[in-house]
Amino acid sequence: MTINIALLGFGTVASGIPFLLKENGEKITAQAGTDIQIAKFLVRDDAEKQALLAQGHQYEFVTDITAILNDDTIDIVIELMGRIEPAKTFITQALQAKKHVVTANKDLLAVHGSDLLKVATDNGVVLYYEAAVTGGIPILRTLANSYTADKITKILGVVNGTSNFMMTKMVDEGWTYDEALAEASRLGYAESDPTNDVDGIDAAYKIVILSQFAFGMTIKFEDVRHEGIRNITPEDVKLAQKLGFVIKLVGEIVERPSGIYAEVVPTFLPKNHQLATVNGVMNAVFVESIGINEAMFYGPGAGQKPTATSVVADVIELAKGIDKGEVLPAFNTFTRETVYATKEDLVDKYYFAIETEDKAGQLLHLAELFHAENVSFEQVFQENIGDDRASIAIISHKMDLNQFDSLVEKISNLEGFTLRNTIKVI
Ligand SMILES: NC(=O)C1=CN([C@@H]2O[C@H](COP(=O)(O)OP(=O)(O)OC[C@H]3O[C@@H](n4cnc5c(N)ncnc54)[C@H](OP(=O)(O)O)[C@@H]3O)[C@@H](O)[C@H]2O)C=CC1
Ligand SMILES: N[C@@H](CC=O)C(=O)O
Ligand code: NA
Repeated sequence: MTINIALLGFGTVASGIPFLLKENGEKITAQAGTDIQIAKFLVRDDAEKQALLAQGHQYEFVTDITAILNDDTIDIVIELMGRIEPAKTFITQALQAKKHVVTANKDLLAVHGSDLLKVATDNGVVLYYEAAVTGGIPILRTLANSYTADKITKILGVVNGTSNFMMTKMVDEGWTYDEALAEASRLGYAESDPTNDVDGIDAAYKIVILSQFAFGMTIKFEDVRHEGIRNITPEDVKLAQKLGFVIKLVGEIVERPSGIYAEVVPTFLPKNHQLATVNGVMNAVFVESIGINEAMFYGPGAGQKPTATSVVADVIELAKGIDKGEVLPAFNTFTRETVYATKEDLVDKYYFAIETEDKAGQLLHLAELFHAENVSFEQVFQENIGDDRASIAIISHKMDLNQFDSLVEKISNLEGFTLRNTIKVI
């Protein structure tokens, strides 16, 4: 038997799939129990089709999705165009045409995943998307299959390859922001709209999907507080180093007694934290649970071959079942009611970067504000930065989100003081 697949889009990830099917064909066929063959490739237009043919690609390129939807020999559709439309329409149509679908499209899954999964169920087919979260790290299937006996309490993740690559190059090698972003795009790590990478949006999409697999709850994308790497200044990086931390863009999902909370924010990680050593395009998902306790899953978060490998692994899972005529299992079966945590239940330490006049009593003003909120200092660092100005960095002890909001407001309104930045501390 041969399983025919159709690919939508011929970009970075999609063009890695023929490589794997060829280089690792023997193992793939043995694992799937059947040959897997690319029957059709959807490309944008005739010009792209002619260009690909001229480059020597010998596939049947089509420019109209109906050529794939109406082809009864195609069992699996792989969507690798990205973004919401027309991907959403094409996936819906493929599922309605009783074709299984594999995608790496976190934007779409984070916002419309529930609707698409319902279309799949209604049509007796499945939708798999291991590549959507941390490209090459096999995290979703691990959470769905190997954590069934465990209760996860927290996930911390460096889940965007582009921003982590950029931060590493800027901090360790002194590259500019623009140089680092251009290289991340050239290497195929960045999204077609890299705003999603640098503003924490791509990471927030992944956090939504991780919340479903790890906690059985669907946090709405709008409810994931997210901030990117643009507001991290060289001063913050320097101060972090002085105080014993490194800064990374970290996604966090926690379950507290009152419910669940998720955010993606620049974070101070102690230098000896496992996530602190995750550099470049590497990603990691750190899972805390009552059974396994602590486990970290580490690997390339982006890039052609790592991501294509996750896509093909999904295809093999599907092909195995199709070949045996089995009903294929849903990708994730863990669901429960989504309940959000209250602010009182969200307790963290924070870094406050403050500028003020370098004169007696200034630190006392700050100490009074913190004391009024019943929050104490863990570390304080002060230095003269010229022109009679002082830079003060405070690492606080733990406070809840209400106390944090109140302190931010009070420091911002304190005459003669500028609150330059606040960053969560793990
Ligand atoms: N790159 C990576 O490392 C990773 C990517 N992903 C996800 O994988 C997906 C693909 O990413 P990637 O390969 O990097 O993206 P690319 O932008 O490199 O590839 C997408 C391709 O799809 C084409 N395309 C877009 N719309 C259409 C259309 N209507 N008809 C036909 N072709 C179309 C694009 O053409 P054109 O160039 O003309 O727009 C482009 O060639 C995205 O969802 C991304 O988020 C997930 C994990 C890692
Ligand atoms: N643009 C994304 C690609 C993988 O999801 C990233 O950089 O992580
Ligand atoms: Na993955």
